[in-house]
Amino acid sequence: MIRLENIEKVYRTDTLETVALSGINLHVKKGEFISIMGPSGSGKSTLLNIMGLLDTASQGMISLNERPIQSHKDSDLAQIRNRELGFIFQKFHLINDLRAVDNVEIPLLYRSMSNRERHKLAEDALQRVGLISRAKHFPSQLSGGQQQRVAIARAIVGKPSILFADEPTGNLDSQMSEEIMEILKELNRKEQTTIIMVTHDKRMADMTDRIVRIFDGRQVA
Ligand SMILES: Nc1ncnc2c1ncn2[C@@H]1O[C@H](COP(=O)(O)OP(=O)(O)OP(=O)(O)O)[C@@H](O)[C@H]1O
Repeated sequence: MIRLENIEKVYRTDTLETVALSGINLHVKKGEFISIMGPSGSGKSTLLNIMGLLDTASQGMISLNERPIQSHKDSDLAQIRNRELGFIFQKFHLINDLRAVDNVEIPLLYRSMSNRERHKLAEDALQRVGLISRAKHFPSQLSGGQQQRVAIARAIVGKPSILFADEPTGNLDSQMSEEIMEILKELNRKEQTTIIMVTHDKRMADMTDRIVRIFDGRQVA
């Protein structure tokens, strides 16, 4: 499904060179739910961004569904991201002056479909995260956990094959965190969505199939 070979990422400025990742080899199979753990600054978000095609590696190979990604133009990468990948972030990143259902529709604006069809899919996605009753609420009228559920609905509305989650429970208390993990587990179990999650929280990581540990930009066994 997703394969990384010898990935290296170096951030360069005129005076400074930071090796954020080095020698990363990883194979994530379809339907796997993995977590990435490591101390602050160890390279977790950098790794997630490279796997999610939001950033490029300085060296190494990445392939998605057996297709090598290197040679793609930005516009092709944007299309792959929009069609095949979904993203959830710690800070939700909802648009405050749009209702929940309108936030969920956003990824579908790039696809040719009628407004009615788009709206129906957004409602289905809100239903799947148990939030259909809040479809017309604005983000400020929702709790943190509910906002994250809207963000999950937005991430899954386009039926991505891989979901990337960067500290999805980082802003939530433990009960809300567990609810979010339950939703992710169910998506993984029922819909075979592959999920790659960065977390600091060992309890959340223990709920996934496999933990990949990063230290100082390197994978540790
Ligand atoms: N745009 C950038 N320019 C220069 N250095 C960067 C940049 N982004 C990240 N880094 C450096 O790369 C390393 C890895 O950063 P990254 O954000 O991936 O770590 P992380 O494990 O996700 O950290 P945290 O848990 O604190 O979010 C850090 O040393 C960081 O300072």
